[in-house]
Amino acid sequence: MDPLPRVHMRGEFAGRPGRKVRYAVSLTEEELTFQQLKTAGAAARSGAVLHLRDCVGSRAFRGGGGGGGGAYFSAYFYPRRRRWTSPAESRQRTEVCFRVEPHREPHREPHREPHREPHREPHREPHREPHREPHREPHREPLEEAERWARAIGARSGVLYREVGWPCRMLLLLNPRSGKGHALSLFTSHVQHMLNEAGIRFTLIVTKQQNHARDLVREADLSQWDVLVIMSGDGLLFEVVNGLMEREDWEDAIQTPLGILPGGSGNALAASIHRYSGFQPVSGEQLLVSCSFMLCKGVVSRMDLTSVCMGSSRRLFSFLSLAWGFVADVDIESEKYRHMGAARFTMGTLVRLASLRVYQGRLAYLPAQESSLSPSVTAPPSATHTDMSPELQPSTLGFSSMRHSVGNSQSLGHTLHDSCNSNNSYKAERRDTCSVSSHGPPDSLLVPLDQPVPSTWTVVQEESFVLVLAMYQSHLAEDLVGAPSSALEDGIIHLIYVKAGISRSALLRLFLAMEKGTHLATSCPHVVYVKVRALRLEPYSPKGTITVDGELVDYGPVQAQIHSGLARLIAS
Ligand SMILES: Nc1ncnc2c1ncn2[C@@H]1O[C@H](COP(=O)(O)OP(=O)(O)OP(=O)(O)O)[C@@H](O)[C@H]1O
Repeated sequence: MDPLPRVHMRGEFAGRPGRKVRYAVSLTEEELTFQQLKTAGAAARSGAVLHLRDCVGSRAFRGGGGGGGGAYFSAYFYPRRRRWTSPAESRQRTEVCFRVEPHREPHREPHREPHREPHREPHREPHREPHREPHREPHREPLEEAERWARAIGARSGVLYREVGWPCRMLLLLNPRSGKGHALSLFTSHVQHMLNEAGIRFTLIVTKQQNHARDLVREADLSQWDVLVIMSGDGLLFEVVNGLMEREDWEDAIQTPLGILPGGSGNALAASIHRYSGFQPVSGEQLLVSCSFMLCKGVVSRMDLTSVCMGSSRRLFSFLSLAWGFVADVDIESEKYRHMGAARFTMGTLVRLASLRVYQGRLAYLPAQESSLSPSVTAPPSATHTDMSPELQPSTLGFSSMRHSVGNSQSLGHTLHDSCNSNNSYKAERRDTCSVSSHGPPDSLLVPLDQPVPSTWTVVQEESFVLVLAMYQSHLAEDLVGAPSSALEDGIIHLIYVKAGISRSALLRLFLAMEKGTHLATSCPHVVYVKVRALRLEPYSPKGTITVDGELVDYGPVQAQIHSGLARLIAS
């Protein structure tokens, strides 16, 4: 049996102002417990056990004018609870506040174990301390005593800004146009008070236009900030990562811990870090509260970045995904449904399914080492482990010689040549416009795009695809788990491609299964999943859509290599 937790502090306090109820309060290393004291005529006696790991902060303050010289201490908890509206647990705010009265002889009552919240911890024997004479605390002024409690709670609440530095100086960049355009009001209603409760000071900058954040972090004196936080979709973080990597001092700059608060419609990284924290999936405001909570705790982890090199010799850094074909088209074309929030991807998927296309091109990759492959990895049956044949080498590819798909009887009739004719405005206009990044670690696994891939690479035999998707985090969007086995820093590109010939219904089933991340277990013969460290994609068409982290980039040959743990992110 576990030893009984040691009670560090114990006291009797009044509750909120204006209420006569008194509580026995005790603090162990892991829990704050309170139990209403019995009073004449009182029927129910409330109380609870709150886990300090769910606490973001605690503070003490003097009582108001009518307080009779007392002081208060409050503590702010965000335990996970199930709402009647949702089957999943989500973090919900609970504030406890106790009044330390001017000294008087305490009312004595044996400590009784209060009602414990039933759903969180395995059953434990009630905490019964052996009888001992109560330890008499020295007499303190109310404010002094309230501060002592607030400090003790704070010290045990696992706020881990140690690595970052405390007090933490946070720069928060918010894109007011992200998602449905409500990011600022979401920040005010859900995030701001939590940061205050955690004692985190922040400077908020609302971005004015595309590349505002990128220019700002590229030029800024970063020594003023301990953390750079983005409240937006994934696009604004893409700007910030690339702004940092464009600096002369990129090596230090990219060590600045980053934070992500979901304010967009995709929010794939936010959903990924929520998944890595091991909790049931949540979305929308519940995901925002979960990520805000992580931000308050300040646990810094390493995150992979992928360097993406384009034919134009531009190099970008990506933290999420590289997409071509169906997924990239849906991402860009669904911009016109932005008012629908996260549902825009569902809408976009249905529309694109109705006019499904086949995309022609060449795909090659460097498999991750056998030792790091999990048994679930599909060995692509039609991939060859060889150099590209000379006539297919990139330098000899005539990109205007686009090949049209034939496919099987169920296959999809359209080819890529009209795939860039989307009439969406916002995202299509904001094609990435950065300058070439000559900084960053060398891409030791890549050879120039005009040379054949090395002999250790695998060249995929198929040249007709419905989609090619390279992911380095688990989520493609809040509710799409594209790479369920991915981790923040696994040094792996999770490459998924779907070959031409898949039926519309099979593709729809694939996306439906992606909501739970079970799509790779569906054993659809058209779907290939392989873990790689680098890849090259050469579309045959002159026009089309490639997205990096959901952002439109120049179309054409592209190759990418993972750099394990290059960036740092607040996530637990
Ligand atoms: N004030 C602004 N007005 C217009 N565009 C902006 C502004 N601030 C940033 N941006 C642009 O918006 C892009 C960010 O969009 P972001 O991806 O973060 O949101 P989203 O598209 O709603 O979310 P998601 O990518 O998750 O769907 C950035 O790349 C930036 O170029």
